Amino acid sequence: MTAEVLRLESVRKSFGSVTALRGASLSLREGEVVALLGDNGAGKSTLIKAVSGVHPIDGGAIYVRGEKASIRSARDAIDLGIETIHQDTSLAPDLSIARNLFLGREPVKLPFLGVFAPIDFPALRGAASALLKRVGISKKLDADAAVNTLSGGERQSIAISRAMQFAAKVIILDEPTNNLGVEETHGVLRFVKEVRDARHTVLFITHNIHHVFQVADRIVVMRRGEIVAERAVADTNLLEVEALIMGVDVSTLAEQAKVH
Ligand SMILES: Nc1ncnc2c1ncn2[C@@H]1O[C@H](COP(=O)(O)OP(=O)(O)OP(=O)(O)O)[C@@H](O)[C@H]1O
Repeated sequence: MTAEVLRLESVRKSFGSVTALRGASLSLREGEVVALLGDNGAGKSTLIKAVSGVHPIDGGAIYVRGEKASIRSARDAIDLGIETIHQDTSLAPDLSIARNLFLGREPVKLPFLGVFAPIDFPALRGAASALLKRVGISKKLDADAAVNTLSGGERQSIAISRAMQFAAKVIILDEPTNNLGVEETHGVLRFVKEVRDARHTVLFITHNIHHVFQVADRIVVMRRGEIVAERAVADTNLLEVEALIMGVDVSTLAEQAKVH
């Protein structure tokens, strides 16, 4: 059994009178890809925002590698090795791929000048090219190209590469294939598998159940602010997953499918 990297225990979060998380519990292990599923309003975004420090939790506990963690900000999460890539990705579109891969952590000349130290561009370019090569996208992309010249899928790959570069143990993806074309979607899904092969843990939200079967090891289903089911992907099927999301019996769903 591989090591547990992240555990949520009875996590609660409310927004005024709306309870978004009412005791959600979840465990992620090293090197697995877990899909977080659920209908609109089930609490998926709130759960990942709790882990990424956007919405600090009201109750329950989060453990990172067995230690109880206090995640009150995005910085806390990153320092604990948890990187979240939101749908709009957090890339700076006018800057180069190289700058984006190292944003805020670029190699500098004269480091004693602190925040005024000039960026060491040859070193930055070299490190960026090495990273693109390591993650297998160097043939397609030039480190000097501006991010606004890239497709949505390529942008996702750059955002994920950045998370890998800084040794994030847990990479959280919020609908990583949303708005992408077929080929780009396959590129991102392939990339997720490579990230797993490098022993990172991936938690991704998706509304596309087909993608789950292509890339995830395990599914976790949320309804009304709770995790209501977990399955190994190898032990389930499309119909069962749909039934779990909707909160109905598989037989009911199968009957409905016959009628329509
Ligand atoms: N910032 C907020 N302020 C108030 N209510 C919120 C806020 N964020 C989420 N909620 C509420 O919390 C509940 C869970 O929302 P959440 O966005 O986590 O669901 P979701 O599963 O991600 O849905 P979707 O798939 O539609 O994105 C919903 O009732 C939502 O309206």
